[in-house]
Amino acid sequence: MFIAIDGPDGSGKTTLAKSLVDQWNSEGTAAIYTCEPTYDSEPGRQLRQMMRSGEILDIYAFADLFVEDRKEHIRTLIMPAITQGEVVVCDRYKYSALAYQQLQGVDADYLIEKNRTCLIPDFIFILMPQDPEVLCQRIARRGQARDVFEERDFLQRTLSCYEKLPEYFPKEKIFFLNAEDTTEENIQRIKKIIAG
Ligand SMILES: Nc1ncnc2c1ncn2[C@@H]1O[C@H](COP(=O)(O)OP(=O)(O)O)[C@@H](O)[C@H]1O
Ligand SMILES: Cc1cn([C@H]2C[C@H](O)[C@@H](COP(=O)(O)OP(=O)(O)O)O2)c(=O)[nH]c1=O
Repeated sequence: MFIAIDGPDGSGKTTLAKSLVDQWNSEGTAAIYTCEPTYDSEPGRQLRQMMRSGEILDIYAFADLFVEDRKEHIRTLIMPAITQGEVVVCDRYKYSALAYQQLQGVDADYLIEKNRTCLIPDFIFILMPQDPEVLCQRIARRGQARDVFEERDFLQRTLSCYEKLPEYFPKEKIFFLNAEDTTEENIQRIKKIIAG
């Protein structure tokens, strides 16, 4: 099974994805945590360097590099793990592209088409806050260096892109979770949805 967890910065994706994986493993369900952009592929390394420095000259080439990273991720890690019967929980996936690259000026149809051949997750969970200010406070508390996508008004605009995901991907199983609920509440919600 392949699960994607996405949402704006500070919404709790990493916390939720890692807790979910830990809980499944402790219950005897083999699960692995992974994230995008990846850390160990050449496109992933290039992307992280570009985001740190803010040197993004061609937004379409930048968008393509995320797709390249994603395809390598699917080929080298996601598919092999699924084939072995593991649950793969991916922290950010193509849904981030529809928020961040679209806000950089890339056409939504271009992003959808470029990502068309990427494996579709069985379930997609999007963490959304009721009050965007909560995310700003969480990011500030985290205290790490911010990348180009972590400015306050940018955060607000990403929310409206995430809200439109069911229109961009009408056939996919996209569920919205409340980022202000506890991690445990969201884990229980995810398990319930998966159980049908
Ligand atoms: N459900 C939650 N309620 C309150 N705080 C949370 C919750 N989930 C995560 N946090 C805190 O919010 C901050 C951002 O969480 P993180 O998982 O890194 O978010 P993301 O991966 O979406 O950027 C961290 O300090 C984390 O401890
Ligand atoms: C997967 C993906 C990520 N991103 C961006 C969003 C984030 O700013 C950045 C990942 O940053 P990172 O610090 O790894 O994660 P997070 O902010 O979730 O804690 O990559 C895109 O712009 N497009 C994409 O397709």
